[in-house]
Amino acid sequence: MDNVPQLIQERSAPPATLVIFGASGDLTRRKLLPAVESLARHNRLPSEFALVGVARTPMEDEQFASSALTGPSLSDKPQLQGGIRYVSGGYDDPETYKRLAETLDELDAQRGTSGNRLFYLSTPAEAFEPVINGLAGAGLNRAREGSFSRLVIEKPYGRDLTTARELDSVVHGAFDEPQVFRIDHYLGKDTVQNVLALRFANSIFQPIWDRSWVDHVQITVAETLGVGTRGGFYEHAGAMRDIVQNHVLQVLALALMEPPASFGAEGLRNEKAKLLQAIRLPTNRDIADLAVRGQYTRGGTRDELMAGYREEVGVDPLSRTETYAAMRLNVDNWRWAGVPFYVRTGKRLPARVTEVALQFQRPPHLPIPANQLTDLEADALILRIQPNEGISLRFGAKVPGHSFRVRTASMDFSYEQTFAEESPEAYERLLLDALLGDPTLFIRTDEVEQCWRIVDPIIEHWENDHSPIPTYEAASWGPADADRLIGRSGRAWKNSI
Ligand SMILES: NC(=O)C1=CN([C@@H]2O[C@H](COP(=O)(O)OP(=O)(O)OC[C@H]3O[C@@H](n4cnc5c(N)ncnc54)[C@H](OP(=O)(O)O)[C@@H]3O)[C@@H](O)[C@H]2O)C=CC1
Ligand SMILES: O=C1O[C@H](COP(=O)(O)O)[C@@H](O)[C@H](O)[C@H]1O
Repeated sequence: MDNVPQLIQERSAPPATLVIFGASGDLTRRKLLPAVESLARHNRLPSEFALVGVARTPMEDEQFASSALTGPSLSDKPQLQGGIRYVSGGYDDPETYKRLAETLDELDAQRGTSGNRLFYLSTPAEAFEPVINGLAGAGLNRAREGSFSRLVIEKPYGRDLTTARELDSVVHGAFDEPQVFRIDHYLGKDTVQNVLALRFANSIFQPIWDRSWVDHVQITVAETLGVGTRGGFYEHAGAMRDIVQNHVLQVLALALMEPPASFGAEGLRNEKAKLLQAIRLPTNRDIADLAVRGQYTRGGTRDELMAGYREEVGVDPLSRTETYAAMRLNVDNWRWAGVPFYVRTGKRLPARVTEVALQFQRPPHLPIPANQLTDLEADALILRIQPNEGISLRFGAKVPGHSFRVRTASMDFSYEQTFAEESPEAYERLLLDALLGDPTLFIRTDEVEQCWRIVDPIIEHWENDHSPIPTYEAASWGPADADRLIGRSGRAWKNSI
């Protein structure tokens, strides 16, 4: 199996200790601990495995082990019994790292974790630098001969291109690039990986996947949730930094890139980086026509009235942070020249839906009278990332009867109905990949930079624009400006509920 890329192999993880910084936080409780629990339940953890949580909040080992939002205490799992520790301390206090190093040595001796360490930074970005420096100060950035020391860093990676580069120089001051795993959990979703399967494991789609056939593409990441308890974080991020810079552009890159020669980490990431480089930047003159933002106000139904963004906990009552962003992008390469790509994301929209929709050109000539085609939409291929994971092909079909009426019909593939196998949670997949040292589904530094290059001018334009921020009612499909953005070319958003 030497030449088979790691991405497509069934693998088992080597002995290791997973160390989570920010272990008292939201992501740890909601995603990381449940992912560890599920890996244990599916026997995907090595028998020699240990878990250490680090944060300032005082906690006992057992309290940490039982802090996952779903499921029983992790220490109920036979593979994890006696292998869970919690170290409390400040992120910039050398004592924290001394105690951490002692705990890790102890676990190596007791559980045979072989000196392999995966450090997961699940803190707000302010703590990344002190943690990296703390690890380096205690020598934990360097593994013993034959072992590994790896760093997983949560998103967003920097606030813009400059700070992403600054963070990279902090990271590279302590860790070499092959030790670094920049996470974007969308890449861990089976349905996002299925974009690769659909495009490159079949021959029927490739010939129509270009400017000759595709009229335009829409990528939607719509959430029904508001900012919940994360208002403080979101105020400094906004939709563009939180979702577009990472999830949306990663999905777009996979959907539009050239076929890689293999699914090896470098082959795949080279193609994504090339695609991102080909995205044209808006100029100051056209930026207002190409990018739209919005903020949700109070809305919903009488039964479920939802607060406006400015009323959420941790949010400035005069906040100008966008909770919705939409853009029209162009990709300047041979395959996509002239095809518009419309992307959008928002919180408090009417449906939770993430999808990529390729809309095809209308036939050059229709030998059917227009009055028989009133219910015929353009052909489309819709990749549903979540929920109702699957793919739909939308096309025109003759309505049974004596006339020749043609209306839109669709062929649907559903993951749930087709496969008996269970999809792993994205974080489960990515934790395992990082333990295995497979960087394929993690973001390389040049991709991060390209993504900031694309969104920075728009964020800067918005920050310098002091006119009132456009609004949309909670549970509506975003600000009116977004309809104008796409409507200018005679097209319309595909709003699925
Ligand atoms: N939550 C989510 O759904 C997602 C989160 N992320 C990213 O994951 C990381 C963690 O997110 P999340 O768990 O929501 O974050 P939290 O705000 O819950 O913070 C995690 C922990 O970090 C510590 N902490 C909080 N603020 C600071 C600070 N200013 N300086 C140092 N430590 C601090 C706290 O622990 P203590 O006080 O005990 O030290 C806290 O429990 C972030 O980088 C976020 O952007 C990415 C995708 C989704
Ligand atoms: O990274 C983030 O993603 C979630 C959405 O993730 P999903 O897997 O539920 O689609 C988003 O709610 C959050 O604001 C953002 O930080």
